[in-house]
Amino acid sequence: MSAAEIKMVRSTAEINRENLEAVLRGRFFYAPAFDLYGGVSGLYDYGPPGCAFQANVIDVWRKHFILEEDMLEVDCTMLTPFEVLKTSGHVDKFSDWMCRDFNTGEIFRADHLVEEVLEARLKGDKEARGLLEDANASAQEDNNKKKRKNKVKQIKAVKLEDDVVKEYEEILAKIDGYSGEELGQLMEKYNVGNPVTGESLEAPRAFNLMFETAIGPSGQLRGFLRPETAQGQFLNFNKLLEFNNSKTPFASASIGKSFRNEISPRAGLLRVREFLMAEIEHFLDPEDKSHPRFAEVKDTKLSFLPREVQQAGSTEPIVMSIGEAVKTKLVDNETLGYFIARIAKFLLTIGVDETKMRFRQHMANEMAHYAADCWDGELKTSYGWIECVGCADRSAYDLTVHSNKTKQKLVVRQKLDTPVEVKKWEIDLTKKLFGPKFRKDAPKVEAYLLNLSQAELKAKSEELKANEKIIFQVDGIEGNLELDGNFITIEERTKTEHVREFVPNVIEPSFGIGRIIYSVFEHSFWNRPEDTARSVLSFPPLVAPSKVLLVPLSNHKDLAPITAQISKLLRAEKIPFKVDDSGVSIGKRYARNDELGTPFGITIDFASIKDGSVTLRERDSTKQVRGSATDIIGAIREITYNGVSWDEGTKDLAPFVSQSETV
Ligand SMILES: Nc1ncnc2c1ncn2[C@@H]1O[C@H](COP(=O)(O)OP(=O)(O)OP(=O)(O)O)[C@@H](O)[C@H]1O
Repeated sequence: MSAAEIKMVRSTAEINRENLEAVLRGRFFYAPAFDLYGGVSGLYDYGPPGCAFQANVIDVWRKHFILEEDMLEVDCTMLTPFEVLKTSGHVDKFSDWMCRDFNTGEIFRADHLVEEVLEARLKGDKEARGLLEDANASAQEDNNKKKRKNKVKQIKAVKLEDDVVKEYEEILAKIDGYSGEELGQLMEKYNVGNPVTGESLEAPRAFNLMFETAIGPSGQLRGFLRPETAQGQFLNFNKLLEFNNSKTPFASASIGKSFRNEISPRAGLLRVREFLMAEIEHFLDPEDKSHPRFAEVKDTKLSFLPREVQQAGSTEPIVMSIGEAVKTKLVDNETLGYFIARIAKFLLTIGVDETKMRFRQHMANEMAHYAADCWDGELKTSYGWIECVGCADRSAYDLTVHSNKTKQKLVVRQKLDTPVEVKKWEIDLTKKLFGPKFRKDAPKVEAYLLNLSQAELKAKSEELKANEKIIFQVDGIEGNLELDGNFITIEERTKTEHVREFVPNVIEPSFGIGRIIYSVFEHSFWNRPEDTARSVLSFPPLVAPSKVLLVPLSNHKDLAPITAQISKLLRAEKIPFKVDDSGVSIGKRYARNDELGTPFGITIDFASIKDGSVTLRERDSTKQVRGSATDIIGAIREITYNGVSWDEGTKDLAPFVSQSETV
């Protein structure tokens, strides 16, 4: 089969998840953690091929984003104090909706439950409609009237009314955007309860997803395991800006574990409680969201699922270039568009199937209140369309809240070519009166007043005018404080400014590496049509865990020196390989490696002893060529690391009549 034909088989075949999971667990890509103790849901360990695959994906990510865009990588601590996550909004808002079954004690995530139940009903309806058609068609031939009547009655019981089907479809298209109350109403209206017993459940209530802990032995300092890497990047903003010679735009990046206490993690690697994230925070001028390299990606064609389409209850994507999407304002700005296109390129490089990738815009009620626009990179799997990369314009939210809380400026200062006149609120303190009034607290009060924002100064000036005093509170000082016009003056003054000061906005592409990896597993998996028991994982050579299987035809002692010699050559080239000199048939050894996704096999036979030549086998097509070990290794290197095609990379090697692939 040609490469295109194989791709078609992979793209169109319905994935047999059981079969895939048997291969992935059998070859120890990953396994449930602590399984000797019965396991803990949502926690997994990666085995050797899983680790190698993940390391290769991360390596591509680092080159594709950090090196290509000259990003500033940071590695921040995972333990985060309460105060940081309180300020960021996670303590109050980072939750999902859960509902409990009082009788069985089971706990469900409300939106997922509604989704699963409605989907199952729609599936039943679809089957029933098909069966009804068949039953009607065979009605004439069916002599047993009673039997026929019963059959139709049974089918009609699962068939839904047309308008109910429409309502279900509309709800499913908007499922990510409902509040807890709305989910409760849907559950009541459509009678959604425990899917096994049918019993009704308690109303949805918010469950915070962060794992809480105490830092230090006193138990006084509350903390959490971080639910994302982003906060560490925001808190280091000033240092990163200085490192970047005070220039924007620039991006920071971080790769590390995050933790979320998911309500019911049931979709394998797709929803886990500890996972690897790779996140970028691109800091830019809110008044200029253009991107200098946008022209390079503008013709990239992508599938978009805009907000309005979902709102209308449809899941039909629109295909257009990212240039067009930004021009028509479907995507808010160039930088957001640039990253969407780069995300797509990355996903395709590591083996995502283009026909199973789309970008879905968040609906208004799904988006964080501060976000200007947000698109999810979704991949189609046997679990449905799954968000694997979030790409949001987070505006100036995070830097602003941390700055307000800590009273530290998190801003960019830009020298102006021509000075500008600006009106600014300013506060003057009669400092000599502060000491006697506030004693040791005087510096805290002064710092508080000097750090008031423009809006706060304006409000305080109005308060002072109306009441001849201001009342305020300062963190760490008990009770209300009061000051009159003897202590402070607040005025709006006209100033000539030579420097512009602004809080940068942030565009954040956020990757869940485990979800992406699992999706690539599904997109790469197929069975050979000529022998469906043989499974293959067609990873791109660049990310395949091992690149070469080295197989001596038999374990005859004369073949051992050549195996050692080729191993040495491969090691010198830093090409990951494995030797399989087990006595089993060559076909069986290839089959084992097809399941590991190893793209190349080098076979050493008795002719190799005479002339030093070896055979190179390609995993997907099973094509073989023959040449010297050096030429064959050269071809492997070019195909694996330099993006050369098989035909191009092996054009100078002799075709080889295939050895038996029979297992
Ligand atoms: N429980 C999880 N297991 C694995 N990956 C996850 C999990 N939660 C989030 N991710 C990954 O982290 C990325 C960024 O997280 P984000 O907060 O945007 O996800 P989310 O919207 O909370 O996801 P979901 O709605 O599916 O729970 C996601 O695109 C996804 O790839």
